[in-house]
Amino acid sequence: MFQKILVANRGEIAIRVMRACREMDIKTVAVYSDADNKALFAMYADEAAYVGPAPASQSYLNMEKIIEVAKQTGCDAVHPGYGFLSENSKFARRCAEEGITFIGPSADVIDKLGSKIESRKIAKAANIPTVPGTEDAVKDADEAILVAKDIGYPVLIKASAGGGGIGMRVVNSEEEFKDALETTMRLAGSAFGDPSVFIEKYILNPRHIEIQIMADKFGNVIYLGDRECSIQRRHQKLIEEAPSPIMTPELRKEMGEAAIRAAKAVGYSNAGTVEFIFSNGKFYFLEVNTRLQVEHGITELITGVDLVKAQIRVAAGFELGMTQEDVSIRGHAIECRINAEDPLNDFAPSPGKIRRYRSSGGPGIRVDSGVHTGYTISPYYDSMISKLCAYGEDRDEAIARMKRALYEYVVIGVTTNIPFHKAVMENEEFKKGNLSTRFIDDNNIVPA
Ligand SMILES: Nc1ncc2cc(-c3cccc4ccccc34)c(N3CC[C@@H](N)C3)nc2n1
Ligand SMILES: [Ca+2]
Repeated sequence: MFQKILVANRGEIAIRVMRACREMDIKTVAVYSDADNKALFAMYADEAAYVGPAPASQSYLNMEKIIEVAKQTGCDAVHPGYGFLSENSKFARRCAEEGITFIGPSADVIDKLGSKIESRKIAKAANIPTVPGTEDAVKDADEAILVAKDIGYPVLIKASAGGGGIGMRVVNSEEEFKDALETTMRLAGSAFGDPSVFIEKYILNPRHIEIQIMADKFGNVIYLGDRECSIQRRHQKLIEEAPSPIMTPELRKEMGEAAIRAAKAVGYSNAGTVEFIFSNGKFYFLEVNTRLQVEHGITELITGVDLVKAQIRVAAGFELGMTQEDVSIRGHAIECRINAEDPLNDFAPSPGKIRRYRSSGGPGIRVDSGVHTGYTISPYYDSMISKLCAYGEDRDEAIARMKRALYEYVVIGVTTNIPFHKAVMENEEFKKGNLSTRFIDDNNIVPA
């Protein structure tokens, strides 16, 4: 087992990883930038090292500096968290070269699944339902127009190296196609350094459902239930829940086993999430996220599995230690992302100093946060204050607890989206579980 782990991240996820390490008697090293030199997370570690100026490119994305700190402090492994270097195969390779274990899948697997075109091929070969579309990257507009005609408009042009909705363009008719293709290829080239794009039929207002997987280095893979992530705005998730309100044991088994097939096909190890869209009773493969996700906590709440400890164990070469039969789902969990943003001003970020802070608590409430009274939300990073999770025996109890927790939450000094979350918890469609990726557009949510 590792003796010391460098946590290559900041804020709530850095604290989350340090907590798991503390419980496993593993020492931790925090890395921090100028903007974080008084931040809470650094105090949860056994050691802390300065890695550079506030801009992420000069600190949390500074691979060589982070690897240098790992070596200087004698770390056996690095946990990347989410965002930053968590899906950067070059970083994973550099760690391996230095004999430092990257807590995540191998660099090759990150590369393979980082290509949506490659991922679709893997999914198809593994008998996973994929959205009708092109096999390979689009070579020229004419060929693409034929495919689009065949699958029927509207279609989506997607950047193969894209993620989180960036480099995705809806095309409603043949006339728009050519310049939509050029624009998307140009954007993909400049944003991801890879202009390859492919086409898919655009599935209108689907649900966004994902499956959590965990795999060891011996080919054992299990799925740990599902999460519904439909309530999002401009591809930023706001509210997630586990299980999905529409999940049935049969559907969960079908999606879970599909996710396992994809993982086994590429030799996956560690935590991962297989993303699907769901519409008219059918699910379709989208992509695989080769990292631990922000919303992992709601899966932990309904399965009782500590996903970060499992990541560390399998990265250290231990077997999963549990079989699919050992996984059981109990109750319902909801996560609200509490952000320093103003829902009445188009969710514009509202950084600044938190003058008074008191998070919610009590039965069924979990708060993962990196802030405190007197903390200044930095404009350099995301504006997340915390992840507020509510667990209940069933969805109604989870909603009731979330509502209570939202009314208890005290954040004075910055504007937050708490009023938005309160309004959703009281929204009739939400309470009925009638969700889709158009939920916010379709339901005029007036922040309470
Ligand atoms: N063929 C096809 N049809 C509908 C889709 C719907 C989404 C989607 C998923 C989740 C939220 C969305 C919000 C607005 C628009 C689209 C979405 C989607 N995503 C969004 C980002 C990435 N995870 C893939 N791919 C789609 N693909
Ligand atoms: Ca993704």
